[in-house]
Amino acid sequence: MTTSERTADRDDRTSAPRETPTVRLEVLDVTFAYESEPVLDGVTLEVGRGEVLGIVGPNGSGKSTLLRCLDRLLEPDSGAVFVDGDALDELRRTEIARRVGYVPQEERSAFPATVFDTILLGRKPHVGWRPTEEDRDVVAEVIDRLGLEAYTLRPIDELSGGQRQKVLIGRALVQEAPLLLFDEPTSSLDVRHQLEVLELIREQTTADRTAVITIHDLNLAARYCDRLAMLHEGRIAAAGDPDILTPETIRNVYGVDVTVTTHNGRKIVVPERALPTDDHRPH
Ligand SMILES: Nc1ncnc2c1ncn2[C@@H]1O[C@H](COP(=O)(O)OP(=O)(O)OP(=O)(O)O)[C@@H](O)[C@H]1O
Repeated sequence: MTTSERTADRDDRTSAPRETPTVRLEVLDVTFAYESEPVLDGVTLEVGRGEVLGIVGPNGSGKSTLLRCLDRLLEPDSGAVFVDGDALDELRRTEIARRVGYVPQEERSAFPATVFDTILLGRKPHVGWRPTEEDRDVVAEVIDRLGLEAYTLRPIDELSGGQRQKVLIGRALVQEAPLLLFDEPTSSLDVRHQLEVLELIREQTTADRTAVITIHDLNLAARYCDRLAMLHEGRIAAAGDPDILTPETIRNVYGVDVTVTTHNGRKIVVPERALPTDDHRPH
């Protein structure tokens, strides 16, 4: 089906009684440029309820930019993003905040709040003029789950990079949005905390929650994501289950020779050598 046929099909569907969609997130032919620099070029993908989608791809391929388009922090130049069948550009900011939680890689504030208050901010879409006991309990539970109890009342600028990253993850979790977007959630974490955070993301991705993460480690991506989308120069080079991680695809996209094996039913990608730039002719 072409894009225009799909859009027409969607228009037909909007007039019919709404069923609970199994597709949580649909990205349709999204294009984006920073001023004159084109970054995303016709990105189309779908993520179901209860799925974790991993967006992989080389530095600068557009992963973070795509994620920001999914939370409407950036407005695509063309194309559309639908969450549970509703176009994001037709939703108010408060409604988007109820549906989509976004975890940036890093965030600096001129007036750093404590860990508790920063995470409590994630309850904003649910809170009236003042947080309730229940809001505070939800926050305390997430702090516990992230192992941050000892830092509850510390200003976040006194934490390590990895601890701050966990706080931002906590803030998105208490938001209880059905779609969670994580921009490199493991980038500042040691191997133990990488596994803990990815386990937590998996655990939080229940039948009624969907997660999209950007991630560089292909082995962790294969292990924790149901599906992968590989970006290359702003286009989807491959998408599907972790079987898309083939030596050929990785060579074309990253310019690296790898061996791909399986261990306990899991894909293992072993980098062998970076190809000289002249040998690497991306498609
Ligand atoms: N605010 C910005 N203004 C102008 N150009 C930007 C901006 N942010 C990113 N870019 C450019 O857009 C391109 C894609 O960047 P993006 O951060 O989306 O890539 P990425 O795949 O997430 O990279 P990385 O893996 O290094 O985090 C890059 O060429 C980058 O220089």
